[in-house]
Amino acid sequence: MTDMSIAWSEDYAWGLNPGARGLAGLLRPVKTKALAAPAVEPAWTASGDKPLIELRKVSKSFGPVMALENLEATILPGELVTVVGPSGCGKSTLFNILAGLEEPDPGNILRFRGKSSTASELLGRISFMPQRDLLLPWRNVIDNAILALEIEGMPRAQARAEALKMLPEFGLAGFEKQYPNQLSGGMRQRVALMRTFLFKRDLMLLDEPFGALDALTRTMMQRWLLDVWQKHRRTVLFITHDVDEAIFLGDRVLVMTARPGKVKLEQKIDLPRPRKADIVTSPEFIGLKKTLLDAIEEESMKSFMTSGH
Ligand SMILES: Nc1ncnc2c1ncn2[C@@H]1O[C@H](COP(=O)(O)OP(=O)(O)OP(=O)(O)O)[C@@H](O)[C@H]1O
Repeated sequence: MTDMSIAWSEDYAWGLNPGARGLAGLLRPVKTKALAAPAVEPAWTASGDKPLIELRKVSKSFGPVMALENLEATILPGELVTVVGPSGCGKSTLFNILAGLEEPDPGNILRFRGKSSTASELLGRISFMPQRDLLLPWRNVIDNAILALEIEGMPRAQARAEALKMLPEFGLAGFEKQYPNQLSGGMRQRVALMRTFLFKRDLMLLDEPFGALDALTRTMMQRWLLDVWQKHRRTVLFITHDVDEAIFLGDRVLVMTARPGKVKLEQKIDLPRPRKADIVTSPEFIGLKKTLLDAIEEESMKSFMTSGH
């Protein structure tokens, strides 16, 4: 294995793989044709520090429920930004806005590559992997992986050929003909990630992709994901409830307030990359964890008190 051809392996269980690369997801294909061809180039180096997405004064109410209020955030090209916050603080609402599925309330400023935009104009520019893998049970691995490409209009043979090349990197070589019910939880998530990844978009939104996995599989998936991400240099926004995961993966961690959600703390994670498994025991990691846990606990307590649980 070289750092240009990462494959899933048991090395991820022990943190031995030094590689690097990117990821994957679902999508909303509607309107992709109406939009200019999405920029596929990994912008990390090309675009310098010019933001990919800027959110200013983003609020969203559902009737009397204010889910987000004056949220401000900036995502730079090539960044992996993690988002943590108490339950119900509006994380999914934020993702739905970025995925173009919900419009924020009037008065917001949303910029995409410096250009003023509505949420619906982002539809088709962003790939979105929801919490559940949403694999179609009647499609095998390869045909689930190419779903987005097919919907986009790519001929099936071409899409399959693209996906086949990517199988080893996603730990799925030899499993192309298997159906979702024949796969482990980690494999199902990798198929869903591969689908997101094949649908090459400017930003990938990952909503707790590892939330349902057991602790060991989850750790392996995190290490693998970092390798894939570093190699492909995609811009990723990643929701998690796990602070260790947020620090281990992120360039920055955004901590959200209790509802109505906004960004309470933006913590830069200066830990060196590639990140080794044992970084979680370093004093720097533990210091960051304490800062973040303090911020989250304050908000979780507010959320707990107001929700009456
Ligand atoms: N379509 C909707 N209609 C009405 N209320 C909604 C809708 N979507 C979200 N909400 C409300 O907005 C608030 C934020 O919800 P959201 O799902 O964004 O939070 P979350 O941080 O993703 O939650 P969790 O961490 O539990 O997944 C909640 O009070 C929720 O009930």
